[in-house]
Amino acid sequence: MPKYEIENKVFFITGGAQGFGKEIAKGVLSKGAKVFFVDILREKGNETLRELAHQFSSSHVAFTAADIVNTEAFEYAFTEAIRVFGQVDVLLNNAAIADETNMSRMIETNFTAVIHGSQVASNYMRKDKGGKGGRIIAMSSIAGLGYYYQLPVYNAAKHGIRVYSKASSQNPSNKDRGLEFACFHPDASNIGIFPTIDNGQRGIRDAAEILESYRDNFVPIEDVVEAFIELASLEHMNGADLFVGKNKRTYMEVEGREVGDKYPAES
Ligand SMILES: NC(=O)c1ccc[n+]([C@@H]2O[C@H](COP(=O)([O-])OP(=O)(O)OC[C@H]3O[C@@H](n4cnc5c(N)ncnc54)[C@H](O)[C@@H]3O)[C@@H](O)[C@H]2O)c1
Ligand SMILES: CCCCC/C=C\C=C\[C@H](O)C/C=C\C/C=C\CCCC(=O)O
Repeated sequence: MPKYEIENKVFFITGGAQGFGKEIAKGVLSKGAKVFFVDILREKGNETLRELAHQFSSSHVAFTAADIVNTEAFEYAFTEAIRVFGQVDVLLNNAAIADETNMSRMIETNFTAVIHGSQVASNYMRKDKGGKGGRIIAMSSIAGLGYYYQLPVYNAAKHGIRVYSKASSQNPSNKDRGLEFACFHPDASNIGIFPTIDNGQRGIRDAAEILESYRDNFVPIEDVVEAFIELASLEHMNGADLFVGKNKRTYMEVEGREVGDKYPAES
């Protein structure tokens, strides 16, 4: 099957200093792509930059510290990526936090900044304005597909970016602009924000029990990276929602289901 060749493509990854962002950066670098990443953590970002430059090539990776919630800082970083590598082909909106005690910051980071980042990338990538077209991938989660009372704001933000991505994929103007949108939904892994959350902190209910239930069920990190590369390499990824869990990888279609005119529904 024909593929979108990621070798020599430029990936712009938010939250790339650690966690999935860093692992995905390594994955695409190993396929010959170039990576420009941003992170709010300057020191960690510089450390990761040194590591990736050493492991791959200093001409293939660049970093700038930026808070993606700051719209000017995001746009500056994006234009830096274009200055350094000549273009951006794929945006991965990966940065996120999990803190139910700080609703505003979580919505700004996990939802508003993802939409803003997508709009900035669209403006620079769109073919009708001199760009070369491009791909915009939202890092969602299993929490972008189902319902989790334990973390309702995080849950809502992840659904929100899935819906934004899907709606954008259906905008006929984006076809002419050469823009494709997709959403990526990993289950919990033993990395990043998931394993570090203790019960009673960050307002996440029943965290200890959830962590225990995942002990043998984490999706391996390499499976997540591999699934991401599959998504990014699809000949046409527009509108895709890819879920990856332990021993499972499947495209999803989320649709409203009518349950009749009685509530609660009669089964
Ligand atoms: N870890 C999991 O099990 C899991 C499962 C499904 C989805 N996800 C998603 O994967 C993505 C990465 O999360 P992770 O688990 O690797 O966590 P992580 O904390 O290791 O990585 C997130 C990175 O984003 C950065 N970041 C946070 N706010 C930022 C901001 N305002 N500006 C710039 N950078 C910012 C952080 O500094 C951090 O380096 C998130 O979107 C998360 O929701 C994680
Ligand atoms: C440990 C408590 C949940 C911490 C959530 C923090 C980060 C979330 C990362 C993933 O995006 C979400 C992964 C899984 C969904 C969260 C909870 C699942 C509850 C499953 C259950 O009910 O057993």
